[in-house]
Amino acid sequence: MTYLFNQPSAFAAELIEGFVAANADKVRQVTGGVVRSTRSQPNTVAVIVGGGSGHYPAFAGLVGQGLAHGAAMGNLFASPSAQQIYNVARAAHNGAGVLLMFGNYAGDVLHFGQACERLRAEGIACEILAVTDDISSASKDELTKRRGVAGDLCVFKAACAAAEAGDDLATVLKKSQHANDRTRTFGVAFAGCTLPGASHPLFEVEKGRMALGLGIHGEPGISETEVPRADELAEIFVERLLSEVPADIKQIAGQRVAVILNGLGSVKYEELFVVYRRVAQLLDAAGLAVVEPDVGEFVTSFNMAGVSLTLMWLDDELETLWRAPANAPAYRKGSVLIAEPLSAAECEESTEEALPQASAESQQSAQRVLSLLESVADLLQRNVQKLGDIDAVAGDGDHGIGMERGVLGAVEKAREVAARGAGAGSLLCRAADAWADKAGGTSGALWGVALTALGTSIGDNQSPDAQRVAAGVKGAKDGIMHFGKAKVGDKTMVDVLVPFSDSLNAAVAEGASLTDAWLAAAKVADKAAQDTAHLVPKMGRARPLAEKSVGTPDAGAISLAMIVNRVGDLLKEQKVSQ
Ligand SMILES: Nc1ncnc2c1ncn2[C@@H]1O[C@H](COP(=O)(O)OP(=O)(O)O)[C@@H](O)[C@H]1O
Ligand SMILES: O=C(COP(=O)(O)O)[C@@H](O)CO
Repeated sequence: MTYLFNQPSAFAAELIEGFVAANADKVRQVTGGVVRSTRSQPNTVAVIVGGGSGHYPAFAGLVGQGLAHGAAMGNLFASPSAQQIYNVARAAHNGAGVLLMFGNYAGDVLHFGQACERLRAEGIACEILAVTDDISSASKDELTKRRGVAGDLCVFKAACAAAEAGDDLATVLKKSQHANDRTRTFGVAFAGCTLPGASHPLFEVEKGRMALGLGIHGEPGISETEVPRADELAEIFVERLLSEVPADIKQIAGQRVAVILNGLGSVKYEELFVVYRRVAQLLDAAGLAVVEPDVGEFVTSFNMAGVSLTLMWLDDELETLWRAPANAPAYRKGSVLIAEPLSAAECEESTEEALPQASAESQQSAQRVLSLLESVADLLQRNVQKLGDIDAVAGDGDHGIGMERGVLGAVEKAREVAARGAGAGSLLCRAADAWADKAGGTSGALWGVALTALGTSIGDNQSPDAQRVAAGVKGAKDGIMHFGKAKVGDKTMVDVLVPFSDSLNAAVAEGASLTDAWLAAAKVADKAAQDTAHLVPKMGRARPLAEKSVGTPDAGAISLAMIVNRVGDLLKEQKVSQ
């Protein structure tokens, strides 16, 4: 359990404040996370790392000279939003482009990808790299589906040292890809973790058992055994990692490796040293030379009881990058040049942009859109538990919480911009950004995309007519499929959105009113959501638990169907424009 917290919902925000207060000589807070509080070398690449909170020292503890320039910090176990990542990257940009690095989780991939597109659109050169060191998370044939765990540090370290040395963006990216190709982690867990305020663990391991390959959010592992003795665990680690040597290494003996023995939250340092003793003996016996090993906590999963071993197979280039000095709150090596603190003026963030002009008609529609959003918020708040329970069958159980955070953020923003005279289109676009920003995670990114498409189609000049709304829904569908890459049948919200959009657009094309077309499409959505129960998941967190998921509908499909049905009821009541 977690002993110390105030409001569970404020936990992530409060930990950032405390972290910054404790490390002000190295980091400062910006909207969305932290950046260095010291001056970086001008015209060098800025490396931004990030992911959900709850994994300290990943990611904020790795910001400082020689390591990252900034960290985007999401809510507990939820990826940061594209807006957060974008803000952090803008604040850290140093004139030579940005490399965004994260651990290849679904929400991270979407949000970091969007942030990258946005930075590029503004003329800031940007690349992304998803770390994939966890050998248990997908087979050798699906390397790009592997997740990032403690090997994050090796790959971040290589990228950041290259950036610090003045390499250009293409070279920093190439060296980081090489580091990623040569980094492998194998982990085990003895018990899951319990988030602040939660009454039961997010995931569990049976008492006395050890789960091999269990992920840092409880993603299923590959097998279970009795808890072994420390030496036996070291043997399992070394054997697994030596059977997954990078393809370009022909002979193990004589190689040099960087090593991380990582505690995942509640395993004591003393226990780690007992395990490391045997790991060092075994690596030596295999003919490997260990270079600057790290034993401690580098990527955690709250108070999860678990341990992982990481090897980065070095060549001269990677060894130089691994050995380079760094001075971050949670990672220090060698001695870095003393960096000057930034001035107060340099730390100022830019303020809210102006709203576009809107017609009086569109401003009135904005009020109606606001009341639709408020009603959807009420609906989702009543269904947090239900959506969470559905998601918990094969996902991570946070769908209800994420949707609630998103819609409340959207309503707050919509109220604010409606009061400032926003048109319906701008109100939806701002609400979309706020939804994605507050929710984070996969569905946050996708709802942000959807509402932006709808708002863009509706615009700020006239009240939303059936054609514009139908085109906006089609835009939402296309946008979600473009970013999320899911197809019909993959068991996601796409299984509802496609038939909903098709039905709505067909009815509107035949001349039906918006209300009639929407109500008919909402019925289609309801059935499509229930029908996802028969499907086997191919995307998102549910993918590894495919069998367990059959018989239960997809959480995101259910929430989407709920929402379009609530909007349909309101359209009928309000007779919103036809
Ligand atoms: N690639 C994708 N495309 C479309 N929808 C997706 C995709 N991946 C997941 N989803 C939807 O997101 C839902 C999970 O959302 P949520 O639990 O909020 O995010 P996370 O899995 O990041 O915690 C799933 O039920 C599914 O409907
Ligand atoms: O905790 C994380 C969030 O996972 P998503 O599924 O991407 O929301 C992840 O950022 C850990 O790095």
